[in-house]
Amino acid sequence: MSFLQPSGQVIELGVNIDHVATLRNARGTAYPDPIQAALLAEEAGADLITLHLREDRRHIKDADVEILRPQLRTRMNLEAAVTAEMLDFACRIKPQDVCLVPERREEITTEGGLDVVRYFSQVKAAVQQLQRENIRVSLFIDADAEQIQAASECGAPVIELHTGRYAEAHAEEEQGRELSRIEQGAAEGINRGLKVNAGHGLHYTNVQAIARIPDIAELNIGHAIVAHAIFAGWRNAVSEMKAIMVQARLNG
Ligand SMILES: CC(=O)[C@@H](O)[C@H](O)COP(=O)(O)O
Ligand SMILES: NCC(=O)COP(=O)(O)O
Repeated sequence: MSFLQPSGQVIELGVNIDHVATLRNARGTAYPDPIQAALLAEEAGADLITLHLREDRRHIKDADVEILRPQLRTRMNLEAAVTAEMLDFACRIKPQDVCLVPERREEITTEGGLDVVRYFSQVKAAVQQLQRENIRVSLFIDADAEQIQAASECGAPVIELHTGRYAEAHAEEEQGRELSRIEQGAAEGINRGLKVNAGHGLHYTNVQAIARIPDIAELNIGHAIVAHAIFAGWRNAVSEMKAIMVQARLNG
C-alpha cells in the first residue's frame, strides 16, 4: 500500500530480508524463514521485498528467491552483482526489479556504489540483457554526478543512491554534507528522468531526513528492521518504519 503524499511523490518501503536469512543460516535450521518474513512484511506495509543473492550465498540462497518469487503480492527487487551467473539467474527468475550492486567476497556489507563510469560497457550490456526479459533495472550508485550521468546513459531507468556514508557519518557536519550530496544526487536523477531510490544503513532515527527528500520514491531498508524486530516483533518493526517514513514525507 503506497501513501500518496502532498508532494504527489509516493514514498515506498522496500524491506530487505537478507538478515533474516543470516540468522537462519547461523544454525543451518529452516527458521526463521525469510519467505515467511517477506509475506508478513507485505501484510505490515512493505511495498516491495528486496533480497541480495550474493556470490558467496552468505544469507539469501537461490531457493529463497525461487520460492518467494511466485508468492509475493507486491514486487521483488533482486540485488545482484554484474556477473554472468547472477544475470542468467535473474533472467530465469524474472523479478519485477533487479538492482545491480558491486560485490567483494571479503566485504562485510556493500561498501560503495557500482562504478558505472569505469565499467560502463559491462553495465550497459547487463541492463540490456535484463531489459530483454522485461525486468526493470536499478543501479546502486554513490550520489555522484558522473555516476548518475553514466547510469542514465547506459539505459537504466532507476538508480538507488547509496546512503551508507550518510548513515555512518558521526559528526553532524559530515552527516549534513552527505545529506546534501544525496539531495543533489536525487535532483540530478530526476532531471535525467530517472526513478530515484535510496538505501543502506538507514534506521529508525536517521531515515527521516532521507524520507523527506521529495525526489526519492523508495527506500530499501533491511538490517535495522531485522534488528528492531528482535525487540518489537517483525510486523511492528516493518509498520513502524513505514509510518516514520510517511510521517517524515508528510511533514516535509
Ligand atoms: C546493496 C545494499 O546496500 C544492501 O542490500 C546490502 O548489500 C545488504 O546486504 P549485505 O548486508 O549482505 O551487504
Ligand atoms: N540497498 C539497501 C538495502 O537493500 C538494505 O540495506 P541495509 O538496510 O541492510 O543496510
